[in-house]
Amino acid sequence: MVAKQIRDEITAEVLKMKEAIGVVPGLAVILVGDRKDSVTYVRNKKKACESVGINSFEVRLPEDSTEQEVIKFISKFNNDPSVHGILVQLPLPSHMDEQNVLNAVDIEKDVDGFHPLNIGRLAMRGRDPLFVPCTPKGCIELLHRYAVEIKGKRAVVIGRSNIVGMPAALLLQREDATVSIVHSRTKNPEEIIKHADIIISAVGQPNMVRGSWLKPGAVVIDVGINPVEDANSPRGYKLVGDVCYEEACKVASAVTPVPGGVGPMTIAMLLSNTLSSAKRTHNFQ
Ligand SMILES: Nc1nc2c(c(=O)[nH]1)N[C@@H](CN(C=O)c1ccc(C(=O)N[C@@H](CCC(=O)O)C(=O)O)cc1)CN2
Repeated sequence: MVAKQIRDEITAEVLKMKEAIGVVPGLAVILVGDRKDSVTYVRNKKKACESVGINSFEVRLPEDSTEQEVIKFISKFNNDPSVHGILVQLPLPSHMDEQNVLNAVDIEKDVDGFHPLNIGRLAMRGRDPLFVPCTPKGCIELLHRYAVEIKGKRAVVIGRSNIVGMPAALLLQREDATVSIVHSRTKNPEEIIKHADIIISAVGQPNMVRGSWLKPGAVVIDVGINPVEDANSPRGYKLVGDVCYEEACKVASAVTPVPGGVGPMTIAMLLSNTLSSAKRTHNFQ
């Protein structure tokens, strides 16, 4: 599994850094409220940090916290030299302005890549962001690791969120794909999707993308993490993607599974961004 391979590479790099200069990368995670999915993801991130030797610092705040209370902890981590990456688990409670909170993260520690300056640099030709958002970065890394040609290909991104669809489209364009973004206001999206060589779906609609929509041989990356009722599962639900996996496997040349596909890559990229931040801070190659 590519995510495991990347975690093994990071483990070796973290050890090398610790032995060479005595520095261990540190990741600070702020969780506001107690959404079950967010608690799971933060737990997965903490376990992943421990598995590769990265220090993790966690702050849990109640749902009714104020923006200023969250920003106070962000500022604390901004000024903590043992912290190289900071993330605020999304979504935040609806009474908060997410971007206002995210803007408080020092761009040098913005390992989620959500800071406007990082997104702006991602969008600009000739400029490079300090960090790329983890899920889109994981999608592109999967394409690279499986030697999928991107240059000159027709790519379709389904969904236009700030944290996945929009940066994914920018990354594909930076690799010279011809990119279309389909979204909730696109009429007959299947008429666009059927021409795609590469599809990244991040729309949050279970089993929306049918096998009949796909061009034979297309590569499909399914970002969707959609809980659907399942009496046979201990949790009472199971996770499915945006893509009809069984149908897609009959048409596409590759389809990422849910769970076990993009999710673990998201976390692997977070670890990678945190390590890169520590390396840059300490001028360590
Ligand atoms: N600050 C951030 N918040 C959120 C992000 C993000 O990148 N930064 N992305 C998503 C959630 N996400 C990371 O936080 C995330 C989602 C899923 C997984 C994952 O490992 N999924 C597993 C299944 C997990 C389960 O059993 O429920 C899989 O797909 O195999 C990791 C991270 C929104 N918030």
